[in-house]
Amino acid sequence: MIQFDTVHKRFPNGTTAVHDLSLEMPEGGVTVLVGSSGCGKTTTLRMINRMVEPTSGTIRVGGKDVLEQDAAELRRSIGYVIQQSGLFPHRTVLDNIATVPLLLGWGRRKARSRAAELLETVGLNADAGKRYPHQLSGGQQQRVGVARALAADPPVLLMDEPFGAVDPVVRTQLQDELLRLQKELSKTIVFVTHDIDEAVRLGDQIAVFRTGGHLVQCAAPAELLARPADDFVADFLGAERGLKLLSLTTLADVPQAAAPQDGPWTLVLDEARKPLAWRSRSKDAEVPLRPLKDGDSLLSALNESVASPAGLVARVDGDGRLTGVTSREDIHEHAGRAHSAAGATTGAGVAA
Ligand SMILES: Nc1ncnc2c1ncn2[C@@H]1O[C@H](COP(=O)(O)OP(=O)(O)OP(=O)(O)O)[C@@H](O)[C@H]1O
Repeated sequence: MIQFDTVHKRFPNGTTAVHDLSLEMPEGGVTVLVGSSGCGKTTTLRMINRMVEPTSGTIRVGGKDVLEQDAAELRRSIGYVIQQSGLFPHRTVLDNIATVPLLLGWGRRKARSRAAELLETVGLNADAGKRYPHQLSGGQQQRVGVARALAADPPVLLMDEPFGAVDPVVRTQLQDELLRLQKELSKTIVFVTHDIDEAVRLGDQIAVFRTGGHLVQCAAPAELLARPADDFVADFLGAERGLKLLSLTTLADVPQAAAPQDGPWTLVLDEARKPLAWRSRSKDAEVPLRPLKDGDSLLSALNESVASPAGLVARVDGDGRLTGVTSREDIHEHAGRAHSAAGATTGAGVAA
């Protein structure tokens, strides 16, 4: 959907922000750009909608060279979300969301009804539409920013640190929301972040840049974590990259056994067979637990198994009812396998 072909950007002051970048961003996928401060991520993003013009090279969106399109028209056809939401302070939330449809000449009624629909899509109630941006929390403002970018249903969404200014809990909620929306909408998303965990969570592919605007590696998260191209990428991913890889693998394939009926620790269940705690044989200790579903990650399972006095994790179905238990050893073994599998993946992951 978006192709960079040897794109170079040198600002008039002599700074090279992007160095001969060749990169493909597939249709319906999320490409995350990461790297240290000043490595050219924002410049790369802004060249897609011509807020910055490349010095040389070609950028195509949907097969068309962006430089051959009218800049204003191009910008209206691409959603753009930035940190601090960038909302107009003197317009209501609903009017903010309706901005692009109005520019496209939709007519006030249709634009506002589309805006109201989008408020709901991003998880806000109708009342929020009547307020002004400063009357919303930071997280709510970011949701409005996303709604505004989606208003004209553009195929491409550019997101520059959209969740950078909110606390970690709200950030996780906004990420969940984006993943849910993306399942429905399948936009081609280019997402800039400093946060490698966010990149691993959201990206179908992650492009790692280093200073001077050099792309070092572009690969799917699992491949990047298992096989960083060089020390720079490895350092950037951090010492826990092995554990991060486990956050990408689910518990579904790890076997379960029947819960122990006797032994030093047994499970306490409620009347609906939902596990509540581990109880010691002498019944003088109960340790709370977090039951896990098949869709939970191996990282959560490893975490829970370390905390479990029985060395077992309780597994439940979609309704939270006990289905069995899994041992710490089985989780370890599958964690090892997840590593070898990701490490063995071959593919054109390395650039430059
Ligand atoms: N208009 C400009 N004129 C001159 N230099 C610029 C301009 N915009 C950006 N730069 C420089 O280009 C380089 C890349 O900037 P860019 O904003 O793309 O980096 P970034 O990776 O997004 O950084 P950050 O993570 O800090 O936002 C930096 O050295 C920056 O100072």
